[in-house]
Amino acid sequence: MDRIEIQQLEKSFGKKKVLRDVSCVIEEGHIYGLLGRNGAGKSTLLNIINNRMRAEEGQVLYNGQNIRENDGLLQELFLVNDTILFKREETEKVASYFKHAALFYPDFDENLCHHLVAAFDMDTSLRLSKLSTGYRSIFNIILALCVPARFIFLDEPILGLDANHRDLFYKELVDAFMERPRTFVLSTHLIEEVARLIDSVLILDKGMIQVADTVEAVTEKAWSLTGASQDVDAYAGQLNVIGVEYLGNQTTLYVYDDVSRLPDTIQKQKLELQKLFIMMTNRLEEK
Ligand SMILES: Nc1ncnc2c1ncn2[C@@H]1O[C@H](COP(=O)(O)OP(=O)(O)OP(=O)(O)O)[C@@H](O)[C@H]1O
Repeated sequence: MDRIEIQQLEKSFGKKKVLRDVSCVIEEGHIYGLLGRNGAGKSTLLNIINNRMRAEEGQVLYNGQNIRENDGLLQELFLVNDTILFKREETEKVASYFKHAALFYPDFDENLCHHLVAAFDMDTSLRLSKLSTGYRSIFNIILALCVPARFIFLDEPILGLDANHRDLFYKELVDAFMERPRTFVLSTHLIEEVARLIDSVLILDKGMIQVADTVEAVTEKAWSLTGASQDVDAYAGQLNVIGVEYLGNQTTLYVYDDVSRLPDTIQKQKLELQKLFIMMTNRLEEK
């Protein structure tokens, strides 16, 4: 099974340290959500993985081989973001860009491309520079779904998309994934919507990967515990508490931990991924 191993990446811009000791593994056949607040370093990380930016320390391995030392490996990776195009390509028409992409990538999925152009009602006679923000995102999405790479990275793919187009994107992404399983990594801070798509999650905060696991495993450990304050306090002990709220003499603890053997006096409820993310990134900000 193909995999990308990210090992101890460090990256600074001037005096600002953006990534500090970032390590994680991205495996074939999953849809990942790369979650992080504004400025957390998501784009920086994606650029480094895709060899568009250098890290000061650390390395990215594709099946054990360093991506920087093997240009050929890069054809298995594809990153779409708002700087995907060269200046001269901006004047090209959408239709001709797709035609060139099909020439460049012999296995570019032209049938899917036609289908997506029609489904998103995209005017391919427009020059790329004339696309609206939403259609710019749609253009990126179409490329991402049609290229033959095995690891596809989409940086903020739903930027500017209206609700109907977002829904269509989610459906088409899942269809494309079912048709040809590969790996998608979607970076976003809009978690609620992608939560129903992704099966794995990477949370980047304070320059480090704080959570890397399947959504199932993550939500198994994400709980709110509510009860009388003295009961909750007595139980909290060694738990990994990520947030707390008080209402009268009731306390609600938000925890990321195993909460077996809970006393009857405390009610537990599963946390949505979004709430977990908010609690976790708030907590880390306070530190
Ligand atoms: N080329 C650059 N020069 C200087 N600083 C940069 C550069 N690129 C990114 N940064 C800084 O690095 C930090 C991380 O930026 P990055 O774009 O990677 O975050 P992000 O998680 O993608 O954010 P957002 O969700 O807001 O797009 C920010 O503080 C940003 O200002």
